[in-house]
Amino acid sequence: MRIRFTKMQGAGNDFVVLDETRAPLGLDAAQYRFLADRHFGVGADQILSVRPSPSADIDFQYVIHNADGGEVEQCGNGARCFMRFVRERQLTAKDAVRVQTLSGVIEPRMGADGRVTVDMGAPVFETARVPFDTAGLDPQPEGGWHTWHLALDTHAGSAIVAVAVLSMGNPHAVQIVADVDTAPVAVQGPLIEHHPRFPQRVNAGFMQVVDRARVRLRVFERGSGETLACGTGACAAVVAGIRLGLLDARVDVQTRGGLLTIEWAGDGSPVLMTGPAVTVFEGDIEVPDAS
Ligand SMILES: N[C@H](CCC[C@H](N)C(=O)O)C(=O)O
Repeated sequence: MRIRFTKMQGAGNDFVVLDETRAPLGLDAAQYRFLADRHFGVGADQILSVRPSPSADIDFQYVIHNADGGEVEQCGNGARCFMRFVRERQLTAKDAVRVQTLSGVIEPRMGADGRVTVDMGAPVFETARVPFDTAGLDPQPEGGWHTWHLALDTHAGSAIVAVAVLSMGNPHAVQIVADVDTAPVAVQGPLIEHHPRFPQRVNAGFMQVVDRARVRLRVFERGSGETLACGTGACAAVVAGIRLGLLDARVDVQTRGGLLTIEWAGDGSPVLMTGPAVTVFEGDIEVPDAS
């Protein structure tokens, strides 16, 4: 099957975007993996599908698949690219749209400076106690939520890392590090992603606090590995930092792929994420038939 796609990126997190507003493509996990493959396909961290609205008060449906072919609940950098895509292809004339995702409705808005701001909804904190695999390290309740201690069996021996666990629709485990450039992302990232504490797996964030309004962040993403930026990861990291009393309500997040700005006014408030969204190229590709 030959399909048309648009290659986009938001702070270096890159996407294949598919316009399914006129007809569904009906791709399966293997075909999503093919599109994401950087050698045999187009290459992307995620595949974003733009689909018709499910209801009158919603403009579009937004479906996200990781490079491993698995469907996930949310993608922040993708939401900004979604907004640029529907405007550039004249699928809407609005400056802001309401978009249905697996984890609820988000609202991307085109900014005058070409950046896009997305209301990502309110964070959800893990409060349910779960059995620990590390004897004696109970959850450390901090302000009504939990920093969890995970035992990681690295090749250099066992390490215990403290992670803040929260959801932006998709799951995140954020730890604070002294220097993101030397953080053990490649070693600890996959161990945290697949840790038994997270039956749905998890995105592993590594945050360096520069000051109360600036952090540096690397994220080893569930289903895609380390990306140059993770929008929901930036939201989760800033929310964790604010809850830990380390950050103010508006924070610049420096990622390896670019700058994101995250704002959160506290419990019950939505998280606002602002950043770039760029169309790189369009193309056609022959996708192997569904297996
Ligand atoms: N890997 C994520 C999905 C993509 C999130 C990220 N690309 C973003 O910008 O939020 C997950 O499995 O939950």
